[in-house]
Amino acid sequence: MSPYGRTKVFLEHVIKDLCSASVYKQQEYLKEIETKDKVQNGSAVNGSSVNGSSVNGCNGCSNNSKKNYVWSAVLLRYFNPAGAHPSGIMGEDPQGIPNNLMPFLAQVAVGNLEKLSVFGKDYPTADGACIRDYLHVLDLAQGHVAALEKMDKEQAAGNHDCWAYNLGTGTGYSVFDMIKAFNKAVGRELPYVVTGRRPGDVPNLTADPRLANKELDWKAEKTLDEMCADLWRWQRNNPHGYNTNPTSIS
Ligand SMILES: O=c1ccn([C@@H]2O[C@H](COP(=O)(O)OP(=O)(O)O[C@H]3O[C@H](CO)[C@@H](O)[C@H](O)[C@H]3O)[C@@H](O)[C@H]2O)c(=O)[nH]1
Repeated sequence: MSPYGRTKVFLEHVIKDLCSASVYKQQEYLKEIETKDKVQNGSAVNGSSVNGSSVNGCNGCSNNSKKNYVWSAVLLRYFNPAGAHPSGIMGEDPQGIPNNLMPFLAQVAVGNLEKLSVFGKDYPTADGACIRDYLHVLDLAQGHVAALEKMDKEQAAGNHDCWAYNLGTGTGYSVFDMIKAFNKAVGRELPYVVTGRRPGDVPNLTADPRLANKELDWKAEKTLDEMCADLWRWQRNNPHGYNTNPTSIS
């Protein structure tokens, strides 16, 4: 189901159940934006693709709901969630070959995959690789708590609206930066090969998170090193994700 379809079903259920507030993610449909600058809160989503027009539909849907009901919504634009719980017992468990950079690197590190393919080294960036804004999953979780707290506060004051926030660190790292940082966590150099560009990738997607910093009183706190160390702890302890035999956990 498309993002629009999922939002519509979700809103219908929420309205039916007489709930009046929601927080949900806009994850990475910002990928539809071609930009050299940081992605602003007000940045328009390009509606020319299926994802873009679907997200525009979601926004309209939330805004319309707000007009017709006593309704508030917070739309969270995630940038690139990465890392794992610092305990090493909770993390991402992709089914099949991962599409995303960090889970792929983690699979290479435990020997489940042979090497990383770096998708393109001819982008207009310092080292030629794409730049993304990687955000620790715990910071992302805190962003949700902050959004819920904001809604509680606004609802208590009688304010109903639809707010959107970028959840990112505001700092971009290239694919090579990420390989280097993860190598450091693992303690050795992971193999990679440079291949062609992946269709749909844009050179740089880095958040401008200032509105979330201000209005949600939220800021990403975790460092790149913590993100990589936590991801590696999870993957090393659980080379086969949640199917790992517990006796093998050190
Ligand atoms: O095996 C990989 C995976 C990713 N990358 C690069 O790493 C960066 C980050 O990639 P990823 O973790 O996939 O994040 P996004 O580029 O932000 O990808 C989003 O956008 C993609 C296509 O638009 C979707 O396929 C993904 O699921 C979605 O997370 C990008 O420059 C990719 O080209 C590689 O070089 N090799």
